[in-house]
Amino acid sequence: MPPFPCSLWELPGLTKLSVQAIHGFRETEKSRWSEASRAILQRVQAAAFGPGQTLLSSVHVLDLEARGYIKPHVDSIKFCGATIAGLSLLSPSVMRLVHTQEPGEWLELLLEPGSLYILRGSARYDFSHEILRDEESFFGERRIPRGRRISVICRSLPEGMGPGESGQPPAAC
Ligand SMILES: O=C(O)CCC(=O)C(=O)O
Ligand SMILES: [Fe+2]
Repeated sequence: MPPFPCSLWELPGLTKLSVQAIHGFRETEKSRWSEASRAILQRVQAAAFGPGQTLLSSVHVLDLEARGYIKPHVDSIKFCGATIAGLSLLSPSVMRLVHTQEPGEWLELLLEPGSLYILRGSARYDFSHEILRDEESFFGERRIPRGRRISVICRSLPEGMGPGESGQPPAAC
């Protein structure tokens, strides 16, 4: 499947863009968490981000229905820095990464509930990422039936943007 050359949030209006790239979902940006959730987020952040990296002030929570899916895209560098870390909950799913210049170069990740993926370096910038729809949800030969999936996504600030400028990021990055 050729990569869909969509770059999220390149156009004004997050909702329109999300509608283009993500199907069957609702989402929110969350900055206040319970103590138990904060402890989990701290583990995610310690695993995924370096000490010099500043995170977006709020965390993106995406609730994808069983029939929902995410088309291939590269998160816009305007709104998202060098690292994207996503915790997957509820249903397993398959994330496919495809090189934007060499579509023959691709890999798939099985995102089990409770797993964390980290996109940085080439995976962040040179590969699109997508979440396969139920009909296409295979990991190798293995069928991965899709149910409702919730992801909790932490992102670093775009390069050159100070923390003071992170107060109004788009609802997602
Ligand atoms: O749900 C995920 O893990 C990925 C979401 C995503 O790619 C995005 O919001 O840009
Ligand atoms: Fe993304």
